[in-house]
Amino acid sequence: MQDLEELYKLVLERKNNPKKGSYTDYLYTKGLDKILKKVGEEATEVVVAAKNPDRNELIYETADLLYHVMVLLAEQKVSYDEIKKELAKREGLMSKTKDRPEITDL
Ligand SMILES: N=c1c2ncn([C@@H]3O[C@H](COP(=O)(O)OP(=O)(O)OP(=O)(O)O)[C@@H](O)[C@H]3O)c2ncn1[C@@H]1O[C@H](COP(=O)(O)O)[C@@H](O)[C@H]1O
Repeated sequence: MQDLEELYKLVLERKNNPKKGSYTDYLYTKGLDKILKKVGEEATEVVVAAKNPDRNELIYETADLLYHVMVLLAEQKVSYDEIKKELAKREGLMSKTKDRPEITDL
C-alpha cells in the first residue's frame, strides 16, 4: 500500500540517495524543465482521460500526475508537511461564491 505521503518520501529518498538507472533519478538528472514538462503532459492526460468513458484511464493518469508532482515538490525543496499545513489552513473555509461576479463570457 502506498499513500501520497509515502510516495513523496520515496522520491525524496531518491533525491538524497540517487539510484542510478531509476526513472526518478532520470527526472532529477534531466532537471527542473524536464520535470515541469512531465507535470504539464500528465495534467493534460488527466483532462483528456476525464472525458473518456473508461474511468480506469482517469485513475491511471491521475496516479501518473501525482507521482510527477511529488517529484517536482522534492526537486523544489517543498516538503509534504508544507502542503499538509496549507491544506489544513483551508479547513472550514467558506467559499464566498455570492460575492464573486458572475462569469458571463464562457
Ligand atoms: N509512481 C511512480 C510512477 N508513475 C509513473 N512513473 C513512470 O513515469 C513514466 C511515465 O511514462 P511516459 O511514457 O510519460 O514517460 P517515458 O516515455 O517513460 O519517459 P519520458 O517521456 O519522461 O522521457 C513511466 O516510465 C513510469 O514508469 C512512475 N515511476 C515511479 N513511481 C513510483 O516511484 C517509485 C520509485 O521509482 P524508481 O525511481 O523508478 O525506482 C516506484 O516504486 C513507484 O512507487
